[in-house]
Amino acid sequence: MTTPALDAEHAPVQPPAAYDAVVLASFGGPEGQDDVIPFLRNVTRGRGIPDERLEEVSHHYRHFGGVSPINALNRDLHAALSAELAARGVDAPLLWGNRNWAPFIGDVLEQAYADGHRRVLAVSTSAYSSYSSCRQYREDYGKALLERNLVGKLRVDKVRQYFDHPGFIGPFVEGVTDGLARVRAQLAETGREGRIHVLFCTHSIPDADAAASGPRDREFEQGSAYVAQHLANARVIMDRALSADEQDVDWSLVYQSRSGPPSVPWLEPDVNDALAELPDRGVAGVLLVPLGFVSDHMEVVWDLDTEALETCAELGLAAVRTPTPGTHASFITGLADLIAERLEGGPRPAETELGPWYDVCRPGCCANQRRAVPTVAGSDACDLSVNPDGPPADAAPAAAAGGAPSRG
Ligand SMILES: CC1=C(CCC(=O)O)c2cc3nc(cc4[nH]c(cc5[nH]c(cc1n2)c(C)c5CCC(=O)O)c(CCC(=O)O)c4C)C(CCC(=O)O)=C3C
Ligand SMILES: [Fe+2]
Repeated sequence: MTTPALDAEHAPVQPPAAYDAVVLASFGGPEGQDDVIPFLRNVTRGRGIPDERLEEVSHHYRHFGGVSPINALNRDLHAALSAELAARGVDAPLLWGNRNWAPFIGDVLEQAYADGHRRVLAVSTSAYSSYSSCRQYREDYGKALLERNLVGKLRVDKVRQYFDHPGFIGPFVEGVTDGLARVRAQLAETGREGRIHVLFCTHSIPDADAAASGPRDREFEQGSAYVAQHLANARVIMDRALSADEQDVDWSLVYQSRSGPPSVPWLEPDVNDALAELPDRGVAGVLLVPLGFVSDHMEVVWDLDTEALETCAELGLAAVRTPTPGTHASFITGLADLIAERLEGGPRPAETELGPWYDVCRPGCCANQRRAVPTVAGSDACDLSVNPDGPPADAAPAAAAGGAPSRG
């Protein structure tokens, strides 16, 4: 498919601009038992999932008193990044808004406009390319502009997906280096011998979303930008973390936290299934590396620290879960650099051959499998900066056909 000619504002690399506010955008999470069902209603909005079914997927939130760790983590991230931007003399305030819980993106953008802001740069807590980690954010910015009558009044652009930015990769290199030493120490203490396996863990997504991830006009390993980005990162991290004499370490990419009906295929293998295979292959110790995640939210503290570490214990494997970037100085500096890149121009570092990723998403990138929904920061017909009224009635992104699970 050929890409239509685009003006500079819709080219893959956007010219620097005088953004007058930056918004840190995240998923959001419940802050008490009473929030849990309303939060899950927001996450699954438009799909008509009954509350009884939502109650079934709420057990991990219930277990932690209905409080997700994610909002506190984002408050810490917001404070650290605000301080870094202030230290660099960036005037634009750093705001914080979520897709699924207060403070909601729409309220934050409406308030930003009321406060006189006209050009906003969004940076999300999702590093990779997929519907859930990129386009769904862009749809929610678009929805906010449409619902609050801000189309054409408030401009929202986004920071490029930063999976291979040195600021994001650095903490993982450090985590794997330290983690290997810790697993070796555990093995020595307990007198166990065997190989070590590094499991790079990320969120599973439906196969159809994986295939639709990234731009339509490029080919990717395993037919998926999402998968290719994780594999490329894992290779860089292993390359840096492993010394030449460590011949007893292997690695693989595994998935976690799948949901939805079993009839819909999602990326596999699941981390727990992958673990079960390891003892027979002579593995005695594992590192669980939360490569797909920015902070220790529910996917990390429940699916890895609770479930996967329990699986390791049952299998008699020595195990260490390595840190997420969180508020690591390297990550904070990296995010500030990504913002500075859009304010002032300058270098666009990337540690894999896949990047640096696009400032403006290519046509059909990470398509919504159900229908074309208005977005921002893209170059499809349904982008509000391309067509300010939303998608033309006959416009559907290239990959929007084919009926995957409904979503709203
Ligand atoms: C790729 C990806 C990321 C990583 C990128 C990123 O970080 O954004 C991510 C992050 C997160 N996912 C989160 C929570 C949930 N994800 C769900 C459901 C889903 N996620 C999906 C994908 C992803 N999700 C998908 C394809 C679905 C099914 C369809 C749908 O429902 O859209 C559901 C619904 C219930 C269920 O099905 O279990 C919940 C509650 C939280 C908050 C955690 C906390 O509270 O600490 C976070 C950070
Ligand atoms: Fe999720």
